[in-house]
Amino acid sequence: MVSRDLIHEHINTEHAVAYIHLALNNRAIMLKRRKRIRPADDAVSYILSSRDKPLFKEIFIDSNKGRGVFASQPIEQGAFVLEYRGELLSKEDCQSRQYSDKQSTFLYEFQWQKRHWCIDASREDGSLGRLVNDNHKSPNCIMKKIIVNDRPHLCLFAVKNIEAGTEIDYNYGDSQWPWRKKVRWLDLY
Ligand SMILES: C[S@@+](CC[C@H](N)C(=O)[O-])C[C@H]1O[C@@H](n2cnc3c(N)ncnc32)[C@H](O)[C@@H]1O
Repeated sequence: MVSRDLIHEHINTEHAVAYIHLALNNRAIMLKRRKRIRPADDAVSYILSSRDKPLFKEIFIDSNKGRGVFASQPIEQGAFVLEYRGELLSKEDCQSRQYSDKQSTFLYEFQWQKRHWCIDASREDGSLGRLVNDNHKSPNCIMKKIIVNDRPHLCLFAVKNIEAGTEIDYNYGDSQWPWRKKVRWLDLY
């Protein structure tokens, strides 16, 4: 016959095991939550370190489009993607410089504190943000201003879930970009 003490001990052991399971589960959930850093904070940490997120790679596409940036892992909607790094210039300073047509596609103009500014990313500095191509129809990223230490920085954030292997793109804005006008011969017949 099984003694009452033995039954109680068994029940207590089962409770203890269930309790430990619950505690471990809660800890795992908390760690997961703690790991999910806010996209804006993620952007700030990459801005401060002047590094690119290691989830993207540069690939040469073709002689027309040149290089592009591709996701090497899935990216969640809303996530910080890359900073568009370059030199911060006032509009006046930017206008006083000489740029070739090609170089001027690396200038990103924006407003901040009621003034016009520009990020000049024309220098080949090895950063990836400057290599992200234009898509005005269905871009997967959007450019946002992030202020760090009283200076504006331009950062790309995902506007949809992005699968690994997908090219990163954003809308360069309303301008007469020559590649948008290209006529495909197939369309004419
Ligand atoms: C800011 S750069 C982007 C990086 C560039 N692809 C490179 O290899 O240096 C802008 C240039 O990329 C090319 N580009 C960007 N978006 C494009 C698109 N949707 N179609 C074709 N060319 C594009 C144009 O040649 C443009 O001058």
